[in-house]
Amino acid sequence: MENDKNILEVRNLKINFNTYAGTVKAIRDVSFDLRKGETLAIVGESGSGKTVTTRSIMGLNSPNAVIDGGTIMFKNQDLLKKTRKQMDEIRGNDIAEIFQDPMTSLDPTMKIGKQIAEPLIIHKGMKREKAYAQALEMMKLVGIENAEQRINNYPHQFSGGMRQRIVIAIALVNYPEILIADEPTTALDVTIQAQILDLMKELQAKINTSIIFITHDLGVVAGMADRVAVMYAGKIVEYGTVDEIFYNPKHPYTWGLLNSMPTMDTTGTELPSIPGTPPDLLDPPKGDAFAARNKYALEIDTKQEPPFFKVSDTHYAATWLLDPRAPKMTPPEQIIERQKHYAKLTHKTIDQHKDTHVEEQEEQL
Ligand SMILES: Nc1ncnc2c1ncn2[C@@H]1O[C@H](COP(=O)(O)OP(=O)(O)OP(=O)(O)O)[C@@H](O)[C@H]1O
Repeated sequence: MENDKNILEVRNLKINFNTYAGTVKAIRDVSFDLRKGETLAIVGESGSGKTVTTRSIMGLNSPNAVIDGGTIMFKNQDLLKKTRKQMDEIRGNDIAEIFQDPMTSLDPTMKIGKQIAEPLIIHKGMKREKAYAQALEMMKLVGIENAEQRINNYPHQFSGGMRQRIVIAIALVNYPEILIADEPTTALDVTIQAQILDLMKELQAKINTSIIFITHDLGVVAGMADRVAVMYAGKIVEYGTVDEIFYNPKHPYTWGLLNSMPTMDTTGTELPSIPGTPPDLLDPPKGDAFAARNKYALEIDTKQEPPFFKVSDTHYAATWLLDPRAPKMTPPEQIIERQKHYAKLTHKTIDQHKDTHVEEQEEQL
């Protein structure tokens, strides 16, 4: 590992899909780190590559996926070089996941006690009795009342929120080092959603798991994430701490996304969407893939891909607008308005909003 604070290092990841129409370039040179104990949110429109990125980490991409390059380092080993059997082991022990719909991860024909105890028996070689005792503890930890009786119930005997608690119990029973949560609360109503998120945070603090959190919900990002990576058309276009992304976003795509993302308390209201559609990944455009939808686009955007420009030690954005020779640009009015809203969500003041120094770059405009 390049840095011992990291639990995972993704470098130059490229994933293609072979289809009848041609090669879909779904992940186009993605690099990021996951630090020990942190929550990293990956945000982006549908099709931007969030799920393919996390599926690659789990070794669970579809059979038509082709690794076109890169490494995914975990404990000094490249996960992309592991066999299917080795990945099964890693998924059982070190990297767990929770999905949007708990019913897809639960076996409807198996008592929940068995479903929670099984990873301990299979992956840790634990004796049945001990595994069931630990399963019971886990049920109590995730807040299932009358756990002693309910251990013998089937999934359909629980509400949606309770089922998601069971999924969390299964995912965390082996104390994984990484938890991948792909829209884990989207299917739940707002009150239950908040309870599950609180539970995840509480358990994260106890177990010290690192979380990769995929969500469309800005309220969730504000409440859960330490850092945020913004994806567009198979690339990360901006990343920074949650405050940097909310209070000082630099990429016009991040502006559009922030403006169009629902928050927990805007449910039901009309949100502006980003005009246009993402590019065809069978034939991604030259230059900045967002240029065609970007009203702030410069001429160079259609010709040359922007490098990452440094905004702070923790904040980078790949937009030519940050080149010192680019015209000065202030974010649109709505983004400034939204900053006040985030302040409410994150219970912070907005004095962090200050213009940051942009480092000199070599590239010519
Ligand atoms: N098996 C596949 N075959 C062909 N293309 C695929 C396959 N799986 C994913 N893709 C393509 O890869 C790109 C990235 O998809 P991905 O599911 O990662 O997006 P996402 O950001 O997770 O979207 P969403 O928010 O809708 O889940 C999309 O263009 C998608 O159509």
